[in-house]
Amino acid sequence: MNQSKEQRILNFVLQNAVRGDPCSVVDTIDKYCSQKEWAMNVGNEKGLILDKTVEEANPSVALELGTYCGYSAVRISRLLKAGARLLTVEFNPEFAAIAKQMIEFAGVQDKVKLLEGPSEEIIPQLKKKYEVDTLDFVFLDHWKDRYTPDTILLQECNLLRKGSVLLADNVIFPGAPDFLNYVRKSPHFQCTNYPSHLEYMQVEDAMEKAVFLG
Ligand SMILES: O=C(NCCCCCn1ccc2cnccc21)c1cc(-c2ccc(F)cc2)cc(O)c1O
Ligand SMILES: [Mg+2]
Repeated sequence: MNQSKEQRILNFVLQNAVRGDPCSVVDTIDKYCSQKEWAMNVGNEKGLILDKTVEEANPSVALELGTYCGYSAVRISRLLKAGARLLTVEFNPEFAAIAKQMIEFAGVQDKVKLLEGPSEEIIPQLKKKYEVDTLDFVFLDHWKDRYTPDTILLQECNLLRKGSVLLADNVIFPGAPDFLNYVRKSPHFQCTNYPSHLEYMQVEDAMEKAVFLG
């Protein structure tokens, strides 16, 4: 049974990165996906925007929607303070299995909890089942047509507080036009756009930061 692309990415990391070193895992994935096979990791250019946003937010509790191979989960969790945690949601069981191994190889497993299932099911469970009070930071990188309904769901579930930071990938390509419309028109969000490029390509993309105002 021939391997999936995601399995090839993991194998390349296991053979070329340094176990327990999150930066080497991130750099090794970028090396593979820029030189051998494109994959939908946030990448290094948008990754630097993600880093700065996470550092500024300095979250105690962070949520990621769209784990994929674990690239951004490793990238985010390497910046978390002692005791802080990242909950990351993946819908696809094959991807979740790859991400679990990636996260463990990077040595960040104590900071990361990988939740399998659709965001619309998981978000309403965060308070009771996963003991979340409010979320300090949310990285949206899953189905682009779920960004808006899930942003609304997060509010309905009282998971956002004054100052909660949402950061959305791909608002230009593949695009999340309804999300941009929603947060930019809403009096409850203060928005900032960060022009960039699609990971590993010269295609225009951007990230949008939306800070919840309460
Ligand atoms: O589709 C993208 N990501 C989402 C993948 C599927 C998410 C499924 N999923 C995960 C958790 C979860 C929870 N609930 C429900 C569903 C859930 C994506 C695509 C591109 C891209 C693709 C082709 C191309 F030609 C150019 C660009 C680039 C990106 O950066 C992307 O992020
Ligand atoms: Mg993305």
